[in-house]
Amino acid sequence: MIEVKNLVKRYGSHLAVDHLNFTVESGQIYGFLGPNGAGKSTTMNIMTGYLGATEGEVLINGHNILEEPEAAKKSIGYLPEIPPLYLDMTVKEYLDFAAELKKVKKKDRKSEVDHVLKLVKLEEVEGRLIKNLSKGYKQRVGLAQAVLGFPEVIILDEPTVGLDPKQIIEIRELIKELSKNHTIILSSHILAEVQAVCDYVMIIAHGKLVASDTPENLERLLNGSETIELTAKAEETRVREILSKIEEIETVDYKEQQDGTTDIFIKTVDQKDIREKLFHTFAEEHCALLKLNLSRITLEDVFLKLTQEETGDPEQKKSGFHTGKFDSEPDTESDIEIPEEPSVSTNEEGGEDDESDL
Ligand SMILES: Nc1ncnc2c1ncn2[C@@H]1O[C@H](COP(=O)(O)OP(=O)(O)OP(=O)(O)O)[C@@H](O)[C@H]1O
Repeated sequence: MIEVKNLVKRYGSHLAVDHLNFTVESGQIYGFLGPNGAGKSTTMNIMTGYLGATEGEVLINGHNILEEPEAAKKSIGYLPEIPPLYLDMTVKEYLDFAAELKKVKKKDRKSEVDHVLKLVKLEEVEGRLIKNLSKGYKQRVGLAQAVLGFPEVIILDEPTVGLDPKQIIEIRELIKELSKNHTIILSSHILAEVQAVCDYVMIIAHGKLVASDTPENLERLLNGSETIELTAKAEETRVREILSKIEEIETVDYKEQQDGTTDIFIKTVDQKDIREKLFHTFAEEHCALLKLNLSRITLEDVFLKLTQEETGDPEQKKSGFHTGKFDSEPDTESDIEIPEEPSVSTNEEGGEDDESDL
């Protein structure tokens, strides 16, 4: 359905997209995940024909987005990071106008706009000026514009950025609803968002695709992803003696603590769960275990590992990562929020204006 082939984008000497290749098949929600400055918006802007590529091509249902833009764009609806809204229009006026620009047939326009207003739950504000709407509702208007014409694919650049937790949940629900009839590609720098919404994740860092798979498979990506973590009330030499009795251990790391305890990290042959055996062995040796648990690598770990490697871009170094709770995310344990930088124009110097191309 969408083929991205060997895509390269240079801004002067800066390589923003570095030989990207991927294919999008119909009927799934794809998540484009990466830190600020990774190249997500640039890639999306190229895929939707907003921006030209330095090298490579994008085919939408076999149509090259630059050579046959009209045929290619028929299959895509796009919500850019900053929705191209006309603030002095009412919601309905704007959607009528967007339908016209998208060449929806005159006789179908009214019914289509009404349908989209209902789908995106905007009916009660259809007569309001866009400038008087909350950010969440403005985002819905942007989404409605992307859905107009009922394209096969809807591309959403950071659709929940800047929304409050309730609005985030509503937009996510809307995206899931839309995915029943459309293929969705969304970008996000928030891992939990991608995990909550997407069937397939593409992790992008420094303009390169560093991994792509289902969220579950990505978690299994790194070999030996399960570790048994123990804390024993004994010094390292004593712990080594005890563990020498257990054959299933493949590797073990020790961290002796000042209070006389030792933290132990065990990987076993074939990921065997030997917690029970460890418990009995330490008990027989009269050595108390203060902790014993199985630790699985999370998608968060995979994301951090993949995106922090090979950092060459000062902008990405500057933006940094931090894990922990994202303020506006109410219900997730493993969010990664990378602070936003001042917004960067994704247009080339002298390139098209956002609003000229709904
Ligand atoms: N018009 C431009 N001129 C020069 N450099 C640009 C331009 N647009 C983007 N860049 C640079 O290209 C890189 C990729 O930017 P891009 O906006 O695609 O990243 P992103 O992953 O979408 O990040 P964000 O989430 O911050 O939008 C960044 O280093 C950015 O500063």
